[in-house]
Amino acid sequence: MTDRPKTPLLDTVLAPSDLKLLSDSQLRTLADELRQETISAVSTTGGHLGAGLGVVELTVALHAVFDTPRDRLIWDVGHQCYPHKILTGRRDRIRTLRQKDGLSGFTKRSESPYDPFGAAHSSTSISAALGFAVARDLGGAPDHGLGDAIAVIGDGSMSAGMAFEAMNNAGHLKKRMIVILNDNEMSIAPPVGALSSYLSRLYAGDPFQEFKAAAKGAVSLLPSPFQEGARRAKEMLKGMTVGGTMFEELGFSYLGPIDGHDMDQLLPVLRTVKERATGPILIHAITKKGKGYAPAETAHDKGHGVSKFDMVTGKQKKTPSNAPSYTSVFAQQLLKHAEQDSKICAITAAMPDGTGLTQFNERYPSRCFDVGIAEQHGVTFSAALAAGGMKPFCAMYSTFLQRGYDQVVHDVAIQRLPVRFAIDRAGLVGADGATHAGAFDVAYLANLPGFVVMAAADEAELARMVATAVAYDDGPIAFRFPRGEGVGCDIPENPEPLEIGKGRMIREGSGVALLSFGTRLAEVQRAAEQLQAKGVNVTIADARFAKPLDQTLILQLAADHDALITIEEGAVGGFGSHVAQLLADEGVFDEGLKYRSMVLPDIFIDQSSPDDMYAVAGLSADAIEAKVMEVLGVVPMAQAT
Ligand SMILES: Cc1ncc(C[n+]2csc(CCOP(=O)(O)OP(=O)(O)O)c2C)c(N)n1
Ligand SMILES: CC(=O)[C@@H](O)[C@H](O)COP(=O)(O)O
Ligand SMILES: [Mg+2]
Repeated sequence: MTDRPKTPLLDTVLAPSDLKLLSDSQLRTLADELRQETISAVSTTGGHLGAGLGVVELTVALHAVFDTPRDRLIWDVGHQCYPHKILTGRRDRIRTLRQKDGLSGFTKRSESPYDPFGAAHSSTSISAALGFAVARDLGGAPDHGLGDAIAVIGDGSMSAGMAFEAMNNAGHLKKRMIVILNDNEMSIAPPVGALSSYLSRLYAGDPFQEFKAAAKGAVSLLPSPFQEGARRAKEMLKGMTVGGTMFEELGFSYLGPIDGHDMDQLLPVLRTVKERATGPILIHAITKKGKGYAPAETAHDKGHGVSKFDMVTGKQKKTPSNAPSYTSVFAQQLLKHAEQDSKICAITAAMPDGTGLTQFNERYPSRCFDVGIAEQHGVTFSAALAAGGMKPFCAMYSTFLQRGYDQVVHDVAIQRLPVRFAIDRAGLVGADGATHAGAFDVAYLANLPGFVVMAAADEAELARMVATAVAYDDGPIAFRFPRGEGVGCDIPENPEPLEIGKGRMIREGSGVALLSFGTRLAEVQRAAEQLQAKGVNVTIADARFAKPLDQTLILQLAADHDALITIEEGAVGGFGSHVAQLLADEGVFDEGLKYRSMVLPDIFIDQSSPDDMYAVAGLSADAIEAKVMEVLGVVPMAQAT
C-alpha cells in the first residue's frame, strides 16, 4: 500500500469553481499537490503518467481562469487528463483508473460534464473545439451555453493531418477559440519530422524571461538586451498579433512560446486571452513530459505508459512471463527476413516501440520510417513504396489503422499493391478500453476485393504469417495478432510460408466442429477439454485465413458435422460472416447444418482485463462450451431443474 501524499489544499477543492477562491500563490501550491496526487494514484493503477505530469500547471491554470464545464476544455488524446479528472470531481475514484467499472484512462463524455468531448485517438481536439465554437455562435442546444472552446494538443498530435485540416478551417471561419500547443518535444517516442524541427526553432534562444517580465509588467527590470524582446511579448499580450509563424499564416494569433510550468506566465497569459481574444488563437506552451518526477523525467519515454510502480524508486512492477509478446515475435521475424531481403522496409505511425520496430530502425535506419501520427499518410506512403518495388510492412495497431481506411481501399486495394499490413493489438486490449479495441479490422479488410487476411493463432503461426507476407507479392496482405504474450509454443528456426487460403485441422471429433480464427484457439481448446469431460468430443480447426477462405476445409467440416461454430476476436461482418456467405452460397443451410458465429457483441466494452472483457463479450472457454451445449440441445443443469 502506497502512502498517500499530504494534500491539504487539494483536499479543499471539490470542483474547479473552488480554484477561483485561491490566490496565485495558492494555485502554485495546489499544482504541487496535484502532481503528488497524480503520481501516487498512477503508482497504484499504472497508466499514462508522463503526459499528465507535464500539464499539471496548465490544468490548474485553465480551470482557475476559465469557467469549465461551461467553457469547453478538450484534451487531445486524453492520456494527460488524470490531473484534470482529480480536479473535476473524480478524485475519489482516481485509483480506479483503467480498471473494471473504474474511471476511463481518457476523457469520456458519459463520465463527466467536464469531459465535453471524448478522445483516445489523437489530433481530434481542434476540430472538436471549432465545432463547439460554431455551435455556440449558432445558438446550439441550450446546455451549450456561451462558453469558450479550448483545445489542448501535444506537439506529437499536432503533426497529424487532422490537426491541420482543423486549423485550416478555423483560420477561415475566424471564430473565437483557443488552441494550446503543449510542446514537450516528445510523442510516445521522440518526435520526428519537419514540424517538430520547426517548433523547436520557434523557441530557440531563451524567450521565457522576456515573456515572464512582460506578463508581470516588469519589462524595465530586465537587462537591456532583453528589453526589446519583452516589449514585443507585452505587445503580443496586448494586441495578440505578431507576424511570421506558420500558425499566423493559417489565421491564428500566436502567443508564446511560454513556459508551461510557470504560473507567473500561464495565469496572466490565459487571463489576457480570456479577456481579449476575438478569433482563433494559439498559445505555444513549452513543457516537460514527466515533469516533477525524476524516474519519469529520466525514462527514455518520459514515463509515457507505466505499470504500477514503487513511488520512491520509480521501479515498475512487471509480471514475469515465460512467453514472448506477439509484438516481439513479429519484430524478430521481420528483422530476420530483412537481413536476407533488402527490399523489406517497415513503416510505423509514431509507435516504434509499440509495434516492435525500434530494433529494426537501429539496424536498418534507411528502411524504417516513423511517419509521425499520420496513419493515412503511412498507408499511402506504403502503397507507393510497394508500387516502387519495395516490400513495405505497414505496422499499425488495428484501432489506429481505422484512420487510414480510405487509403487502404483507394491507394492499396484498388491498385492491388502488395502492402503487408502487420496489425497489432487485434482484439480486446484491456486497460485502454473501447477506444483501443482492435475489433473491426477483419470486417473492414476482408470485404475488400483481392485482400488476403490472416489471423495468427499463436506465435509460431505468427512467424509463418510473416514469412507468408514476405513471400506474397500478388496484392495486399494482412496478418493480425493481439496485445500481450503468446502461448509459449516453440517457434521454428525457419518458419515456412503458408499456402494462401489453407487452414489446418487441430483435432478430429464428431457432431460439432469449432472453427477458430486467431488466438481464441486456446480458449476453444480449453472448451473442448471441458466438453470432453462431459462426453462431448468436438472437432477443432484453425482457419488461419478469413480471405481467401479455405473453402474445402469449411465445406468438409459442414458435411461431416451437424453443427459448425466459428469463433473470432472481432466484430460482426468479419470471418464468421464470410463463412456464412460461403455456406449460404453453397446451399449448405438448405441441408440443415446448424451454424453459429461467435463474434464480439454489438456494444463497446469498457476497460478491464482482456480475460474479463472476453468474458463480457461471451468469447471465453465457458461461453464456447455453453454454445456447443446449446447447439446440441443440452439444457444446462441450472435451467433443467
Ligand atoms: C490516431 C492515433 N495514433 C496513435 C496514437 C498513439 N499515441 C497516443 S499518445 C501519442 C503521442 C502523443 O504525443 P503528444 O501529442 O505530443 O502528447 P504527449 O504524450 O507528448 O503529451 C501517440 C502516438 C493515438 N492515440 N492515436
Ligand atoms: C494513448 C495511446 O494511444 C497509447 O499510449 C496506447 O495507450 C498505447 O497502448 P499499448 O500499451 O498497447 O502500446
Ligand atoms: Mg508531446
